[in-house]
Amino acid sequence: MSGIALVRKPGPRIAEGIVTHIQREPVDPVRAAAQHDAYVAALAAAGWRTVHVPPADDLPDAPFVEDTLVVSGRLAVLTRPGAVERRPEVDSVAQVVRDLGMKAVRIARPGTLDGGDVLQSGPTVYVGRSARTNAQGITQLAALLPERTVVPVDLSGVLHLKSAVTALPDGTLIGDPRHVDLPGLLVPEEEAGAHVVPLGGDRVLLAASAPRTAAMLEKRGLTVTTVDISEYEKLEGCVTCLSVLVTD
Ligand SMILES: CN(C)C(=N)NCCC[C@H](N)C(=O)O
Repeated sequence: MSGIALVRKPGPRIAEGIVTHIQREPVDPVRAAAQHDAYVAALAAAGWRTVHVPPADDLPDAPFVEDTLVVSGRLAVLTRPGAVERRPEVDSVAQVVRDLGMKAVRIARPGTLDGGDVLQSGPTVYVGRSARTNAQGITQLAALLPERTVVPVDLSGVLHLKSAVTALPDGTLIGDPRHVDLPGLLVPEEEAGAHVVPLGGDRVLLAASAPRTAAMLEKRGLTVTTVDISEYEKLEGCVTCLSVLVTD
């Protein structure tokens, strides 16, 4: 597996990003920029061609590009983020996916959908029913993906479905049963260990804040790359949020 990784650099207002479930802490924009560079370098080292969505310096949460786009094959579903202030992030992403030759469709009002609520694993697409993603958003996504099985999932105490659970390359779901009730969950050693980006083959990307989960996954035969994303974690972000992977 390889392909394109869409990313967007953080802007000078990153510290003003939305915080919902955790205490606000100061975010250092310079450190955030350096961490973003290292994150992009890790994707590139794993063989992904990184494509930068134009910066959106007035939109603090814009580097969390995952929330604006759901990709299934060559179909790009442009979301309608549940947070009104994040909706202006979508147009610039739309332009990039069109330039890449993808078919772009949009979630329409009154639907809301955040990409962070969409977890794809094989034929199944789990979608979190969150404060950001509503029933109409889920219904619209299911209609756009008739060949997939869309499974709505209830959440508690977290921002997005992928704040609580992601999938390992073999399809095993890794997540926190306190936030999400799914059968057969592999429980990570740290909360941030629930966030895994599959890089292709047996390689995964994990936050540096989950060292014991990294060791656990290495024991299962995975090759783990870790990146420090502390400034994004202060804004309820995780490793998945900072990119959208488009496979060839
Ligand atoms: C899986 N996750 C968590 C995401 N895809 N997005 C995180 C967005 C964080 C941002 N401050 C916000 O509140 O929108």
